[in-house]
Amino acid sequence: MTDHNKALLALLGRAPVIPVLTFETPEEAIDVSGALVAGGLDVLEVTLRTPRALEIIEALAKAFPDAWVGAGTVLRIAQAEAAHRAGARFLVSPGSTDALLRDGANFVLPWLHAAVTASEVMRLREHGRRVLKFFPAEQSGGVGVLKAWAPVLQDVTFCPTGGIDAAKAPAYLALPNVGAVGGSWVVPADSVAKRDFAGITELARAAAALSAK
Ligand SMILES: O=C(O)C(=O)C[C@H](O)[C@H](O)COP(=O)(O)O
Repeated sequence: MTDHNKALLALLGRAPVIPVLTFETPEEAIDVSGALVAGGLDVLEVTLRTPRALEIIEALAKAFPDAWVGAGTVLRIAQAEAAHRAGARFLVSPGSTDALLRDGANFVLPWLHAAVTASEVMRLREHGRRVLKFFPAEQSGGVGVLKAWAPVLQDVTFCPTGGIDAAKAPAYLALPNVGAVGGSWVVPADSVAKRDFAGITELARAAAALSAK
């Protein structure tokens, strides 16, 4: 197993849930991330979907040096390079392309690519990727698909993301081929609007305590 696969397994092993975060300002990002870390979730996927996302990753990496701050929604190699410069420790993409796999083959950071079909998993596997995101999980068949893959794609571990919440997560976490799940539910928009960071810590604490049920 390559070092990057090992690093991704370690990442998924830190907590059962990876919060998928979309922030507008560094101040908001630091308040919310502080609440998440206080609740026991310290792998933070910051999506590159807002204008200040790179600046936000840089601020979070400095503010929470013991946390694992990564970049999500990576669509182009230039974004991966910029995220690395900003201090991201891992990358997440909603899929994969020939160009990203070619240009990112020896990329310095562990990179979680997503797949939703057996063929996509097999293709990524041929590129040495044994730890993958399953996105969008609920919309693509959810737990049933991962159950069907477990005996045939035995050496691949998944991080299902997309449409998962606290009620749905345990069924995923019970699967042998799931390391952790990703989701935005731990940071509800109204909690951020109301600056209810204690509420976010409570959701994070409940997510960190989730296990197979
Ligand atoms: O940005 C990316 O790279 C993504 O793949 C998208 C995220 O995984 C989803 O936004 C998860 O969001 P929820 O479904 O609300 O939990």
